[in-house]
Amino acid sequence: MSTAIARALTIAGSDSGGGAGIQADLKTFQELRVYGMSAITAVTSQNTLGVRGIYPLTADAVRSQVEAIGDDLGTDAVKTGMLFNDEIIVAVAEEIRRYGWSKVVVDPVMIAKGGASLLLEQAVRAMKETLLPLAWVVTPNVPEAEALTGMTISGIAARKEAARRLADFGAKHVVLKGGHDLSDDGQAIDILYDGRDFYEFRSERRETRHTHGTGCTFASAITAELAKGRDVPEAVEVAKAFIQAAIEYPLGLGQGHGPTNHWAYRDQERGR
Ligand SMILES: Nc1ncnc2c1ncn2[C@@H]1O[C@H](COP(=O)(O)OP(=O)(O)O)[C@@H](O)[C@H]1O
Ligand SMILES: Cc1ncc(COP(=O)(O)O)c(N)n1
Repeated sequence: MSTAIARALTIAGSDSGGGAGIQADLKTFQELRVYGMSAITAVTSQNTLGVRGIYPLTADAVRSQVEAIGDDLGTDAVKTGMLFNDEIIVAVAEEIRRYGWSKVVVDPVMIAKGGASLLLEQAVRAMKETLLPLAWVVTPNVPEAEALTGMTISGIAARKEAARRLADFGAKHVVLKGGHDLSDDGQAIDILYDGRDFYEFRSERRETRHTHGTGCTFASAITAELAKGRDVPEAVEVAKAFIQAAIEYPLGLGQGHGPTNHWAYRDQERGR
């Protein structure tokens, strides 16, 4: 018997604190009624205060997890998060090509909120040359877009120019997130570029320290909606509403940058 449930695969790092990485991705898929699967690239010892340890898996271990899914369950969309080194990036790109997966969301995770590096510097080039050409959507924050383009980015015009350059690397859609750009006058403005037109997604910026995992959660909400067959602007609109609710109703956990609230979007929809 077949079911019509949409499937999504996240290829990312584990966050023991549960707010970012694989854990955030699976929670988001579940809330958006998408069947979640994972391939873990690295185990991190992490909490709301920071990253204490990073234990990468071998590229073969990552490959084997992806193949276990590709050979049996299949997937409707794929998201990549923390990939850590160029061997893993190259293996992931090869596997995506092997299975012909096209709805690929690349979240080019580089630096954790506390400053720890989640991608080796030598791997930025592999990210640009090997993975971005396979991206249906790439979702950099401002520092990641700066590292990928070499630009200094402040303000909407600079973000649009950076989005154009990222599209030149081969990404079909660029969502340049505005969480880090404080020049937006009380708003958090994300810019979508589809190679032709720009779209803006705006929300009120919330003053909060509970932003651990916002990028992971946002990108996995986009992935979940693409898996269900929505187009990119529709998927980003849902993701923006999902992350806004998750930020607005923090759980108050931990002593540092706490996790966002993955239940809030559906609670809001149910009128609670
Ligand atoms: N303080 C905030 N208030 C409202 N939305 C925010 C806030 N910080 C980030 N966002 C939103 O959360 C998402 C993730 O953004 P960002 O913080 O830029 O990425 P990352 O977590 O990768 O650093 C984006 O949609 C962004 O607009
Ligand atoms: C394993 C892992 N992956 C990604 C992030 C980035 O988190 P954020 O979404 O806050 O940028 C993280 N802190 N840990």
